Amino acid sequence: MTVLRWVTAGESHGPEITAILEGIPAGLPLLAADIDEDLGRRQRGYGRGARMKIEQDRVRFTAGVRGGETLGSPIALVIENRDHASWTGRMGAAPFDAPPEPLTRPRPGHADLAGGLKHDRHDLRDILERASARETAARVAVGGVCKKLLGVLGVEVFAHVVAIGPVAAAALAALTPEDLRARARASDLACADADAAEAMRGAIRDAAHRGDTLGGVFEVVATGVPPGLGSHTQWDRKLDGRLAQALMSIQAIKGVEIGLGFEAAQRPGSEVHDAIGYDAEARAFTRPTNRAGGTEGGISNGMPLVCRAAMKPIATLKRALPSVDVRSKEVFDAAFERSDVCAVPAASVVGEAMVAITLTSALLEKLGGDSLGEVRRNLEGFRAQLAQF
Ligand SMILES: Cc1cc2nc3c(=O)[nH]c(=O)nc-3n(C[C@H](O)[C@H](O)[C@H](O)COP(=O)(O)O)c2cc1C
Ligand SMILES: C=C(O[C@@H]1CC(C(=O)O)=C[C@@H](OP(=O)(O)O)[C@H]1O)C(=O)O
Repeated sequence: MTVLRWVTAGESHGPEITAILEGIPAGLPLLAADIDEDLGRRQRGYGRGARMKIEQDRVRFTAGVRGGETLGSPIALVIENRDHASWTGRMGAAPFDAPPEPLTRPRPGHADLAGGLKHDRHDLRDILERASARETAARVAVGGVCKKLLGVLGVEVFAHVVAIGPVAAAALAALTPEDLRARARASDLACADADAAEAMRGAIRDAAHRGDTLGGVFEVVATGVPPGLGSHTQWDRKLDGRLAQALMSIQAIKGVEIGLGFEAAQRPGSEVHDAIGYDAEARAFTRPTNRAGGTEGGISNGMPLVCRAAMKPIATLKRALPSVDVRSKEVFDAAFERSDVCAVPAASVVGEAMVAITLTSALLEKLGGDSLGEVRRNLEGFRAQLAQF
């Protein structure tokens, strides 16, 4: 069984963000440009703050890629933090060349206080730097490699915004893969329908004027997913559980749904489950509806995978909430750090990456293979088996 493993490292204002990805087969064509498009998408979106004007995220492969192809060895991906140039005094390896100003007033909704208590750090910057969603640049880079492999195998993953605060986009169930592709490529809330997008921008503008922030919901759809990924046999191998963990692990995500999600709890069974049919010509089982969102019993069922994630409003508020200084224990307003007002479009690109990584992991477990040719042959063999079922 091929095992996909990956980790990220790096502080938000340190010199670089790094990821190491192991388990990608040899022979996959891979260029930095394949990844950079998604890195750019993650940086855009109405509501992002000043930091995104400083950064110009580009990936550099420092291992595992040669002559535009993967080697089958661990792939190391590095993204520079341009903002580090203004932070060297505060972020250099100890001893600092300038004494750092400690951050001692934890911001509610961030890891500041919980992380300070856990690691016994009174300068909460020691926590904030790693908790920051700057880390999601590395996830998108890893996801970009996975999307490249999935693409070669006929699987496409798209994300789009479906709600900002109370403003929701129109029903999306009927979208074609072409619509989804166009929406996912759109850099901004154009990924929602035009009227909704304008209302969403207005809601973000209003929140910014009030010194407030907004969250929202995005949806990730994967097409071309073969049946049989994940497993019903063990709790930690269930595809729906793995997708939920992957999406929930994104900074500020507080809810995940697959298919009808929470709505399923309100409907009778006859309006939730998807009837089974058979197309003799295509030699494939069919489903007239996809309320399950592409998984049953923890296994992909061949229908498009549909996941949604709810993002809480950005925690750093201009009109800060009360907090307590961790040194003096006096009550103050929480510290304000330069911040986004709304980052749901950016988070949707991260969601796309996390779903792509999860699907790649499950696909390689199912198929095995140390070279792209071997993975392809194994997929063709499995598809032939399905046609004979
Ligand atoms: C793409 C993206 C950008 C974010 N930008 C900010 C930001 O500028 N300011 C902020 O306070 N939180 C931001 N967040 C959210 C925080 O990182 C997150 O709320 C915090 O790490 C606490 O994690 P938790 O909400 O999952 O508990 C962002 C999240 C994402 C996914
Ligand atoms: C740097 C990114 O997002 C950051 C995520 C973030 C947070 O608290 O999560 C806070 C902000 O950082 P800064 O204080 O440097 O402006 C965002 O800009 C990024 O997405 O690349």
